[in-house]
Amino acid sequence: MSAVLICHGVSKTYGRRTVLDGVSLSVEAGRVTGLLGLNGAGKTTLMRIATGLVSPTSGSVRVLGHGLPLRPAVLGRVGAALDAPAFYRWMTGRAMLRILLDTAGLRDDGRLQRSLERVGLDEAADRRVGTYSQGQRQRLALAAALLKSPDLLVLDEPTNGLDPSGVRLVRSIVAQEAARGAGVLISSHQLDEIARVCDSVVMMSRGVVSAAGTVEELGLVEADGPEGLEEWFFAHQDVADRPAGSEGGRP
Ligand SMILES: Nc1ncnc2c1ncn2[C@@H]1O[C@H](COP(=O)(O)OP(=O)(O)OP(=O)(O)O)[C@@H](O)[C@H]1O
Repeated sequence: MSAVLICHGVSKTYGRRTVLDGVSLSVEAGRVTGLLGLNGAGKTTLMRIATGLVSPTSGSVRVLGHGLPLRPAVLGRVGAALDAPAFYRWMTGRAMLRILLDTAGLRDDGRLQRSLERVGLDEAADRRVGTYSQGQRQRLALAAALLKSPDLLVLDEPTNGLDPSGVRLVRSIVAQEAARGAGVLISSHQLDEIARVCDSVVMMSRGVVSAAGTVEELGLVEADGPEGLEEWFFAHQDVADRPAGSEGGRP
């Protein structure tokens, strides 16, 4: 197995505030790694660092074997849909993707239409993005991330705002991308989705990794139903983040 992303001892401070403190993780080609944690745990910050959008304060990051800052050739192999994707509201979805394709220096060999179809946006593609629902914007962000057939795919809460068919779609796209050989890093608050789609999980708590391993090693496969998953989640959180009365222990 080869790692498409390796973070080692990554820290990030904003002013006096440490939001990541020595985070290490790796994402292997052909595997799906889930990033879990409460609001503010540092998941998005780590994903921004892993995609070259934000510099770490310290630590090392290797993306597809390359260090930061990521050169355009490396960025061309990274697909990302991070939180609150920004699109020009007056442009159509199709025009928006065309610009992203041109900027990445890629030829449209049919991949634009394929990406639209994969996310179920082909009918809405020629409407202005400003008329899209939240779920349609989320689907457009996913199409943009898939456009480059990336070797590293980073998805920050991709099921936010999606209806059940969209949630199912994301699950199957993630599985298809991993089967194609891409390494996928995905964050979500939907524990059942993570349990179903991920090979391994990194749990973050207040900027540090509180647990990491395969879904089998972490006992996620045995956690059953919403209550079982919730219990599992809090058992792997930092002690201070556990709700009162929780008896879960650190693995
Ligand atoms: N540009 C910034 N300046 C200052 N603080 C920031 C900045 N970006 C993020 N933070 C802080 O870093 C911490 C981690 O935020 P981050 O968005 O990475 O968390 P998260 O785990 O993705 O949360 P959520 O589940 O709510 O999306 C938060 O306390 C946030 O306020």
